[in-house]
Amino acid sequence: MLDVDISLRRGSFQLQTAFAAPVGITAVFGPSGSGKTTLIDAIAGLIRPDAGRIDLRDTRLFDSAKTINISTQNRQIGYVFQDSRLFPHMSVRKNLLYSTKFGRVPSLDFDHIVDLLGLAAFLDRRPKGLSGGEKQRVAIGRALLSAPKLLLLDEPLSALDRNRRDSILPYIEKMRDDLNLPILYVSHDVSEITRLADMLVLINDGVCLAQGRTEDLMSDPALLPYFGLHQGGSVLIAKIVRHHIDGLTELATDAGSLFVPRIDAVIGTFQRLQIKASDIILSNKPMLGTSALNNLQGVIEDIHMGDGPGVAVAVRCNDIRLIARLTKRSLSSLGFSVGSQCYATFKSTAITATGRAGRR
Ligand SMILES: Nc1ncnc2c1ncn2[C@@H]1O[C@H](COP(=O)(O)OP(=O)(O)OP(=O)(O)O)[C@@H](O)[C@H]1O
Repeated sequence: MLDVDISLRRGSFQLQTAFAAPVGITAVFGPSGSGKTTLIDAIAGLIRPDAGRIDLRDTRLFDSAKTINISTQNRQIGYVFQDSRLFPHMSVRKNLLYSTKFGRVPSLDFDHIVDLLGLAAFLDRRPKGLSGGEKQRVAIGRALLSAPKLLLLDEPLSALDRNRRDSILPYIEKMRDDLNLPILYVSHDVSEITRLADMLVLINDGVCLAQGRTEDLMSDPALLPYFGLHQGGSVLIAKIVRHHIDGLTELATDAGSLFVPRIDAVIGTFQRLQIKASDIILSNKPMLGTSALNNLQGVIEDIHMGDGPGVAVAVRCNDIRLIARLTKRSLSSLGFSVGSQCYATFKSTAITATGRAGRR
């Protein structure tokens, strides 16, 4: 567990942030200039906070009150930058084993990491011949083999095109699920965080606006503007029940069955899904005679009025909270308020299967 409560000033920028990150991926999400890199640089010991404390497991890394400030090299933190920063004159194998030069004994087995990140084919090559995605996998492997107690990833995929990004995401998922490590993953890409993050820390203007489980923050109507009116939407976990012969996959959720275009996943496994807020239609009676395959019954739990004509509404369907975006006009004509019964309807194509579900 990482526990941070720090403040610092850089020029006119003020960072004042407190949050905790358990084992698994915690995404640090926020717009450009909100202070994400400044925050993880401070955790890594590259910038000294003006005040506060940083704890990693049972070690205090920084404490302004007790003048504790453990040096970067002694913090046992792996850091992966946007550009991989591999040593060009060394083979991939030597890059991976770099930290052993300083007497660090990897807590993770070399072969395990090579296998986890799919690095076996290019161990004896130099970084120059590798693709951007392969270089980032090596950089992640090097960080993992430095015996870290925490891994910091600063937008590790931002320099990659969409295809390369998609090819590396399964490795990051595997790392999240197989290793017992807190991972801070800086991103401003909603699709990445919905796929990868167990927990979210939402930063805006140097301040932590919210922190918690990805499912909870992504379905909070007040936070929808931060994720983007078109990209925001609830994240949920569902079990693969059946692949039907007409090409649909049936999923089980606590709120009922859902149908999506076929997902290539094994029956009985769990998938993460996202349903965008703008893709859900709410009605006050069951919607009959529509082509949309998914209908869930729920109760309106929260309403957040936007500045324009729109409103974000959270609908509780048993364990699941969906978020829907509608107009204020519809809200009032349907007579919706907190506590109203409603029905959420959406097409099978409105559900995006973003990746396999991690530890729960
Ligand atoms: N050395 C510095 N001196 C003064 N201001 C700085 C310094 N470094 C960063 N800042 C300012 O701190 C703020 C936060 O920067 P930071 O790089 O942490 O944001 P970010 O959220 O990581 O942005 P991005 O997503 O674009 O990488 C910005 O306004 C930036 O201009």
